[in-house]
Amino acid sequence: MYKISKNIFNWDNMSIIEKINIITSVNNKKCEIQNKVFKILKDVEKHGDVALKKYTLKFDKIKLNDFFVSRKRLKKSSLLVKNDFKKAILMSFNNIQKFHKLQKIKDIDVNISSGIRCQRITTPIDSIGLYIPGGITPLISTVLMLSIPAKIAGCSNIVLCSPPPIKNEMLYAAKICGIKKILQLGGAQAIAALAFGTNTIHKVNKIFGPGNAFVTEAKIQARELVSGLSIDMPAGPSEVLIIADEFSNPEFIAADLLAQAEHDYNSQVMLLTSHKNLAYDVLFYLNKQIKNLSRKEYIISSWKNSKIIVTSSLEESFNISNQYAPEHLILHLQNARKYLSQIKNAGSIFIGSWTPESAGDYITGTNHVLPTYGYAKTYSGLSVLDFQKLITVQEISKISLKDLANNISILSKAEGLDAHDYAVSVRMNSWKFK
Ligand SMILES: NC(=O)c1ccc[n+]([C@@H]2O[C@H](COP(=O)([O-])OP(=O)(O)OC[C@H]3O[C@@H](n4cnc5c(N)ncnc54)[C@H](O)[C@@H]3O)[C@@H](O)[C@H]2O)c1
Ligand SMILES: N[C@H](CO)Cc1c[nH]c[nH+]1
Ligand SMILES: [Zn+2]
Repeated sequence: MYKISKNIFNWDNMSIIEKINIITSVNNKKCEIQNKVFKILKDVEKHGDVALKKYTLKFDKIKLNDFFVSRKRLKKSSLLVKNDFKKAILMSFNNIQKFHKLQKIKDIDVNISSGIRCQRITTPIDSIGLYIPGGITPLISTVLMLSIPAKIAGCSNIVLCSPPPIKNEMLYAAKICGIKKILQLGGAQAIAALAFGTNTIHKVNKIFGPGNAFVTEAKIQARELVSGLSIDMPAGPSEVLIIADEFSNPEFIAADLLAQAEHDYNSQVMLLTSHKNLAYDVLFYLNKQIKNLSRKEYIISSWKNSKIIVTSSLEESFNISNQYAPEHLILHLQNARKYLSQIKNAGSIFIGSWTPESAGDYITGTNHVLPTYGYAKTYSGLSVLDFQKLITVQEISKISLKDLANNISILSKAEGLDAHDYAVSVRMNSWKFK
């Protein structure tokens, strides 16, 4: 019997520590995960392909001969997936592409003053790794979320990886995105392979993609261990926070909470409402709906990290939400759009009762790779810009350097950097005597 326990709390009655634990996403298992991941990273750095095979056998129960999916298998995937799946993927592809193409930013080219030209040009990041989660279930849609912006940005050297066995549907999604290199690797060992490289796998410059607590920790540690390596963001176990009023539908709210709770043992779902009756109605529907769902263990485990919080006002709900900075924020509010300006921190916002979070996961066009663990305070969801670098350019004419020379000299002397001063004066002197 799977029962959703009564995790209903009154914000005013919670202790300061309880409040801090909520808004700072405290994770009690962090140290254990950190140590485990560090060992895996170091083992792959030292033993390369041998370690990758060992961990794949250990965690995915698969004895790998080749790390890469063959071209033949990738090509064949088109024949092995259903037509309705192809149609659904196509709609998702088109919507994501439409939204992401608009994210391309314009270069800048300006004459700051006569003879002084400044530019900002955009260049794709070369050599990237895309991680697609696949431990609990293969997240086929994540292939589109990562590959489409990468292609729009112009990245050329792309390797995608996911835990084996990789389903035909995932290969098909990769194929329609134009991805050719696919690695059958998952978990921290996959991140290690992308970060350090091995005899058969090239190291990359930036690693993208969501994953469970092990994958996310591996990305964070790899960034520290390998100089020049970047990651997109910490995008760990799924989260949702819902703010609801007395006009909202408790059945819809329960369904939205369960949709994120089913992702992982470590997912976290929260409901904030100033209406106590609504909290109990939602609890009723949670228990009703879980009976018909297949991933009950994940939901029950996630529910231990989750809460329904009764606040004293809508304003207080927004205040808590902004401090918590959820990956997904759903506003089950009447005239929900009018509250948009109150939101300071969230990965992605879902407005009104007819915008289920699952729609954003698959098909609205926005990206579902989003910061978790409170990182929505400083990180944005994935966009085309994450796959590019912005490089500035400047060019000064001979005559215009003269206009700048004196001020450069004053500023460099103020910093005690006479070589900087000389790099200008040497030019001025050569110019004077010609
Ligand atoms: N934040 C986001 O944008 C976002 C988007 C999509 C999915 N997600 C999250 O991605 C995650 C997917 O998780 P998943 O597990 O299905 O797939 P995953 O691919 O992230 O992880 C699976 C791998 O984890 C490793 N692993 C599992 N247990 C381990 C252990 N005890 N020790 C060491 N390694 C271990 C294994 O190597 C396994 O192959 C979920 O948490 C989901 O919520 C987040
Ligand atoms: N909700 C997930 C992000 O937290 C993304 C996803 C993919 N498939 C289903 N859902
Ligand atoms: Zn989801």
